[in-house]
Amino acid sequence: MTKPIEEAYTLAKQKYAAIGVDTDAVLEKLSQIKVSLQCWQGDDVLGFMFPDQALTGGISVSGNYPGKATTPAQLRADLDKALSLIPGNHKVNLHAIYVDTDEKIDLDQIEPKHYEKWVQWAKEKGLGLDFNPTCFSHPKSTDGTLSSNDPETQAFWIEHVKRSRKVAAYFGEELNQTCVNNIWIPDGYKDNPIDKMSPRVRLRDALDQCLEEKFDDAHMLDAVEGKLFGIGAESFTTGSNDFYLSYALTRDILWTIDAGHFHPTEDVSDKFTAFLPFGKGLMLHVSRPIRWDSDHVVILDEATTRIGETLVRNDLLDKTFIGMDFFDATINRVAAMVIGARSTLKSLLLGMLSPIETLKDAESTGDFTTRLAVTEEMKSYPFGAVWEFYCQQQNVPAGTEWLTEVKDYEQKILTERK
Ligand SMILES: C[C@H](O)[C@H](O)[C@@H](O)C(=O)CO
Ligand SMILES: [Mn+2]
Repeated sequence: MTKPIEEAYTLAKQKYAAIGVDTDAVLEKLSQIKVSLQCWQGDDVLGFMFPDQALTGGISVSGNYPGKATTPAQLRADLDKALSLIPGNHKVNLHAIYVDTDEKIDLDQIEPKHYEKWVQWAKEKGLGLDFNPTCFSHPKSTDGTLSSNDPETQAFWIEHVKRSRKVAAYFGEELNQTCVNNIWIPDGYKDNPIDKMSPRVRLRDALDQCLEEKFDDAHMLDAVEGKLFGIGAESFTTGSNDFYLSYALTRDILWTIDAGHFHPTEDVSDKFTAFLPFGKGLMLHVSRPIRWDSDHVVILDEATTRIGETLVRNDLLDKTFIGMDFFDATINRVAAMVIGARSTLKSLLLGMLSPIETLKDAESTGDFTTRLAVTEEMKSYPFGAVWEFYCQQQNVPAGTEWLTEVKDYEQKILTERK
């Protein structure tokens, strides 16, 4: 523990204590929160099943920064590096295409054994795992997946999702914590469809088939992720946000809110308390949409801050799984993970460092002057001193020193890769 950081924390602690915030308790609470680090930031969403297949599904990665992972071992090494620079104990989010096997298999053949090495690694590192069926970047995904009107294509994807759920349940059982199996499909139309009902009915029925097998909630929870539009599906997205909101509510499963999947002027954090009085829980994909679902690396901007604050102020952390979803290949990919995760955690810390009860009291008694004045003053409270202390407490670099470690890793490891 360096002395200046400790001293700054002592002063910050006193300042927060004066307004009723116990910073030690806050840091204890923050240390219990897991953020799920999306493995696909490490290799531009290519995976190891069909790495030569172009990225499809209306998502896109820009940039060609050297050093992307091309094997599971490389990706795990990159994740290890990133996780060593992020305070706390977290999860890693895998897509089905990230198999670690020598077998040549297709997506309708995946089994837990194809991911055994990931589980072994997660056990060694004390990590949790989340999972996602991969319903894109595949020859059978060009004309729809679960909502396809071709029975053979639809059956292929139903089988894939069913098997994904088994893999997720295996993760949860082995790691003794819930694995979220998040279903996202790219199905939709570029131009205005005439029949908007049939694809959605087919999707509903396909999902119902996928979800037939029951698993222990303690090991696996299903989540469905909607979207406003994708490239090539600008006019109609079968799995829209409203569709999945309804599906999640009626099937008692999680609804995934991706911060990039709404109209840019919408405040996604406002959706949490609209859903949770009724719904089982939320999965979040914290992301940074720039004008569209651009999947920029998360930073501590107003939208991210609102996400953290809303979760904390409304006591939603027990019902919310926090994941990230961005993929930027214009910068060092390990750094991207670290920046996104640290910023997400900072948003939660900011939320916890406010005098929530005082603010709620002011609000309930109609004292909106106090509410506004205090929330504005909080912005210049010494949050950075608390964050740095937390980093030191968790044995990770406090400030930009983490970047030196990433640069060193880049020089020694990443630049050596083809
Ligand atoms: C790779 C992810 O599954 C994907 O980004 C999905 O979650 C999504 O957000 C699609 O826009
Ligand atoms: Mn997403």
